[in-house]
Amino acid sequence: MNAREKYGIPHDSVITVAGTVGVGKSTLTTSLAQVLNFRTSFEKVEKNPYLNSFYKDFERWSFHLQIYFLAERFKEQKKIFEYGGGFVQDRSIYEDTGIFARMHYDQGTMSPTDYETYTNLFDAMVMTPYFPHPDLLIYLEGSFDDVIERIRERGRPMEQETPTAYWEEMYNRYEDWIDNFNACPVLRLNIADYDLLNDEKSVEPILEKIGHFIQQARKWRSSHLPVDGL
Ligand SMILES: Nc1ncnc2c1ncn2[C@@H]1O[C@H](COP(=O)(O)OP(=O)(O)O)[C@@H](O)[C@H]1O
Ligand SMILES: Nc1ncnc2c1ncn2[C@H]1C[C@H](O)[C@@H](COP(=O)(O)O)O1
Repeated sequence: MNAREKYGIPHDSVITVAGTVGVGKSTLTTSLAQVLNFRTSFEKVEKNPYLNSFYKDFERWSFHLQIYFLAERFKEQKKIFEYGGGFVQDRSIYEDTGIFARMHYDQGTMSPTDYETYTNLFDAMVMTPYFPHPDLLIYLEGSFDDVIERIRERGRPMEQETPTAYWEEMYNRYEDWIDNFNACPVLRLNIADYDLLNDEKSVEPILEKIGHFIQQARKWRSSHLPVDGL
């Protein structure tokens, strides 16, 4: 029996991993996809044509970058749908609007008109009954010091040159955002409770939780679906 079957995780599940920059989303995405034999959907940071410029001048590039991310994530969503699930996704589409766009608008680095245009587009594309939401959003949390240490260790120059206050603001926003998030079921994981880099086996308790959450959520959904003809 493979790990997916062992933990009762349906073959068509869509799992998205959320959390602040550097917390460990890509690392978890890679491990989960490997043990579940799922496909991955990654943010392609190196190929992003706006990200470097954005970090140098938020005001000039924030709208362009958000439109770019929205298009990229929507294309990924379409791909996931076309394959019929079986994916682990690095970062959810909900964080683009709920964290990034909102933060830049609030801080004055995205104009009110740009923000309104962006959120109108986002709502029309995403917050509709036609948009398939993931089975589960895994939210990664940890101490701010650990997150900063991981950003430092990873060493992307554009992130190193960004003031710590930016990451602190984002970190605090994530905590509020997740408390109010309800687009799909949420599993919270503390990064202090597992170590995928040094202990392969620490993925097992995570798989067990994922199986449990997805089964519960699917049971709930099937008992609340409208019955044909009523
Ligand atoms: N358990 C861990 N202990 C220490 N460092 C870790 C651990 N998991 C991931 N990292 C490191 O933290 C950095 C950020 O992780 P990453 O998965 O790229 O985060 P994200 O995708 O959330 O930005 C990477 O350098 C990664 O190797
Ligand atoms: N929607 C976004 N707006 C601004 N910046 C974003 C957005 N989504 C991702 N980013 C940035 C943050 C990081 O520098 C890279 C990749 O994120 P990571 O959390 O390391 O996967 O892109």
